[in-house]
Amino acid sequence: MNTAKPSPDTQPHCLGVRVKQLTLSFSGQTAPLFSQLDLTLQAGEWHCILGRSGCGKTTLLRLLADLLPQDVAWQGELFTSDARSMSDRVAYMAQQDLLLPWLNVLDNVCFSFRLKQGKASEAVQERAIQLLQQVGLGEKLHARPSQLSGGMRQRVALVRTLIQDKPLVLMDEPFSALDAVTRYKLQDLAAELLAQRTVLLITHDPQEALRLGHHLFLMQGKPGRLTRLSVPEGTPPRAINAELAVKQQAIIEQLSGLGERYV
Ligand SMILES: Nc1ncnc2c1ncn2[C@@H]1O[C@H](COP(=O)(O)OP(=O)(O)OP(=O)(O)O)[C@@H](O)[C@H]1O
Repeated sequence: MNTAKPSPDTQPHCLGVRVKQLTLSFSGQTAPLFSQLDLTLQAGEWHCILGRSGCGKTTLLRLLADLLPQDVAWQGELFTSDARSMSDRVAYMAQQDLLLPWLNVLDNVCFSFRLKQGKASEAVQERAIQLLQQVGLGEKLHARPSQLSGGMRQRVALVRTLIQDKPLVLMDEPFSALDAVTRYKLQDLAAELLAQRTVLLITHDPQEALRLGHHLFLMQGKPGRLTRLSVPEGTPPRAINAELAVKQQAIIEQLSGLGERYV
């Protein structure tokens, strides 16, 4: 990874990231998925990307998480605001929950600490239990993933991401398996717990992006390009009001190819 001149961060947890002139192709494919793509993630703010299935959202996230397969060829530059490597400063929540079937819920949440330090400290375990209670899983600490519903598993994966306390958080459809009420509550919780973190969130839900994003982008086309969309007034997590509903409708029309122009 290339790094650039540092620009001062105001918060200890803040990390700005810039992707510059990214060109990326999977092996065997003639047309690149991205060509000369630029994206700036502002330190301590939430960025949401919407886009039709297959346009490249997950691939961009995996690039930032350094999780792309070997056969992907890419060129371009990644800059961090403090000129240090992103390594060990990224929490990544994949589309699949990736829970380990032989570990219970609590141990799954604490797994990264066990990997690094041999075991999770009491403070980490207490924090894990507190977070699991906050997402409504206080009764499931010792359940195995196979005993959970899809939405419960997704909440465990969310807690596992939150507890890592990283400055850059990458989340790929983190609330997609949740019912509407739980989704709304967990959007609020994530916004509270990840305030001052730099977040890149992929979602198919325009309402979610409009509630949570300080910055909102639409990915479309091949090669994929990012178009900035306007966000509603106010600080995330925003309430669902008339302005948000109008923007939501406009995004849906744009995604379905009907919209003339995003307002
Ligand atoms: N390992 C791979 N090898 C070849 N092509 C791939 C690979 N991974 C992804 N692709 C292709 O790259 C394109 C973008 O995939 P990606 O998963 O980034 O899309 P996405 O926008 O996240 O989609 P979704 O919203 O359905 O999750 C798709 O056409 C996909 O088939």
